[in-house]
Amino acid sequence: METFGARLVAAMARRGPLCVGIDPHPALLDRWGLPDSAEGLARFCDATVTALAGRVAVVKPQSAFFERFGSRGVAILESTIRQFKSSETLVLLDVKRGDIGSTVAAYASAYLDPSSPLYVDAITASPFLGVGALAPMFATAAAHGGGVFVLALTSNPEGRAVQHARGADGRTVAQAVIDEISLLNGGAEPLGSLGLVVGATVGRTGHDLSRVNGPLLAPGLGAQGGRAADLATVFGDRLSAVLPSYSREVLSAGPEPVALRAAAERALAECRAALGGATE
Ligand SMILES: O=C(O)c1cc(=O)[nH]c(=O)n1[C@@H]1O[C@H](COP(=O)(O)O)[C@@H](O)[C@H]1O
Repeated sequence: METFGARLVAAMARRGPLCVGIDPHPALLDRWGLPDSAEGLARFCDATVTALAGRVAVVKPQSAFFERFGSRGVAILESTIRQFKSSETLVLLDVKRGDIGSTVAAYASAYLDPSSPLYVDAITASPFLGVGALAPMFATAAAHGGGVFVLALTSNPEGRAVQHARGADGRTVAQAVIDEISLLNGGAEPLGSLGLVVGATVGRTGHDLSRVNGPLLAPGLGAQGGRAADLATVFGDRLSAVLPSYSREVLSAGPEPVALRAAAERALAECRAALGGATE
């Protein structure tokens, strides 16, 4: 069984280093001339599938924008996931889960077990109940070739107060998360399956990412003010592992699939230039 790390490296080599976030904000539905309803959501997702399936390496649906429509929204999420997966675009579901270990195991079976209707390639996770509490999620991911992206240095300004706080050993909370994930990815080839989330907006923070040996998801590009050119400042010599992620910047080009695709291609070209071909 191929690991998520290996599948991601292959997808990025084939389609380029880009993740497009599927965030159907009410404002975007309106801008696309769609109703703020499950029907509008379904049409929004159809357009993104037509534009992006089989064309980008990774898509990242944001679960909350689907859950707001209850079971109908979740059914649309399931169908959207299936369509992207069958086009060999990897699906990273943004759910930011984290809980006590026994409950984390249930979240893991909801998203990372192939028998689940919401089965995806990878999910986002929050480490603030302790990285160790995520162990059942890491185990399920490993058992089925899935991945987990753990929040480390988030793109929002409020994250700093928690993530830059220092523990008794002098390390920041973020560095402790980075170090624990680095240990778990040790020795994996070509890349570990446990990723970290480091916002493109965080600037030069002095955190050491050199031993992560896993993918580095970089949200915050576009709408939050991050630019592809900032990636070098944030990631230094780890650029080859960076997966840049844009949601509103690309989605606001819709609803025409051709225009959406062109926006994704523009974002990819900027990322390739900024990453210096590091992932090719
Ligand atoms: O885990 C994430 O994806 C994430 C982490 C983070 O630090 N910052 C962040 O913006 N995100 C997500 O990335 C997306 C960013 O959307 P845009 O600002 O529209 O590109 C949203 O779905 C956020 O929830």
